[in-house]
Amino acid sequence: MDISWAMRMYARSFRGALDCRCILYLGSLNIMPAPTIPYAPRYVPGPATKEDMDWADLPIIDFSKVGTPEGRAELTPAMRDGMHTHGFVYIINHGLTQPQRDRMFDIADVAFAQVPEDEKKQFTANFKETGLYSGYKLRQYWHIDNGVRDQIEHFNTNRQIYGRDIYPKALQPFLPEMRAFAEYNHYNILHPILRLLALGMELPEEIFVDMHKFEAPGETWLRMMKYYPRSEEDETNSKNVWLKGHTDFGTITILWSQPVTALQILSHDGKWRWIRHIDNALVVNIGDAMELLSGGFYKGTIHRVVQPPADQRGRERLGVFYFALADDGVRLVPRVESPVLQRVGVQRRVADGDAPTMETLRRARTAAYGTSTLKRRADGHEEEELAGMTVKHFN
Ligand SMILES: O=C(O)CCC(=O)C(=O)O
Ligand SMILES: [Fe+2]
Repeated sequence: MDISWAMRMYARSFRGALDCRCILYLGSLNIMPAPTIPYAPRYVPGPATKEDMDWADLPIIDFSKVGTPEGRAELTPAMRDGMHTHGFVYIINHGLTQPQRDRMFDIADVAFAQVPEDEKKQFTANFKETGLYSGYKLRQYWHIDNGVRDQIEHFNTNRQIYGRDIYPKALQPFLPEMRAFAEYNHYNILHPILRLLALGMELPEEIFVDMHKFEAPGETWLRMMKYYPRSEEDETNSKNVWLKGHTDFGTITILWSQPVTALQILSHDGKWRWIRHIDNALVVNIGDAMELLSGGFYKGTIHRVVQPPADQRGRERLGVFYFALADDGVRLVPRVESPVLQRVGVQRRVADGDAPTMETLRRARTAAYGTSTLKRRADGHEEEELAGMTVKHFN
């Protein structure tokens, strides 16, 4: 590992902060001897499934090449075609090692296993009133189907970490590492993805990067998420669906791959296909905001979470995510100056004059998710109107 990015990140993260933070942070990334890093129990998720599943066939993009113009030119077609066709790709060689990735899962588990229930309640997000994803979402907040409610806990926090959000006691020692991790996701993963997506539309390379400033007002966030095993009755009544089929509403979702197989995407032939686990890889997908900005060229694909295969049943499933949104003030209109869009044609879900800003879209979607009244359509999927657009949900 090259120490220079870590130093750069540290300088950005903790400008003027105490030196011990630097030692803790660099130490936790195993790049210098550290006298102490805060203890977190090891989270061991168990092995990947051995079952033969109907896996989605997605491109794997090697980010060891993303740092040079030549490398980006080489990677652009795979990113472009993957996000145009499937809305999902895998990324490998993103620059963090397996132990660094594992440490973030250890920290994520602290948010669930080490925080007492009454403290979780105290830090519960008030989605409906604030339209903000900050704090816990406890189990059974969302309706899935037939009266079955979810068994998922979230802990969400704004990427800035220091500032608005407040944290339960057990998480407080890990804030420097969470901030460093957020910055790594932002500058070393999100921004290069956005560059490849811009190049894929033959747009100026920084056009989407400039809409995703780490310091700008906006709600790009870090999420830790734990799925708990469910009763047989819930499995039957919800037809094994743990999290309803949906599109993400931000621009880009970065999912740190973990071994419990449960995520599926809805393919063009109408079949649900499984996302497979790749050690220390990322699963990256397009959200609605990027679909709008790209005039439908990049697809916000429907995905859901269901009961894992037989050899993984009864296990908890811990996830770590970076959900990127454009900065609050960005109006989500298609970049029609793209020569690619001019060749293939623009698709609009909303007239340009009515296009929401990122802030309007995120507030509407955050407040409504999992609790609003949905209209059931003839083919069985459900719909609602939010921020001037039709939002679909699938079971
Ligand atoms: O848990 C997963 O694998 C996916 C979760 C998801 O789609 C979401 O939180 O938006
Ligand atoms: Fe999602």
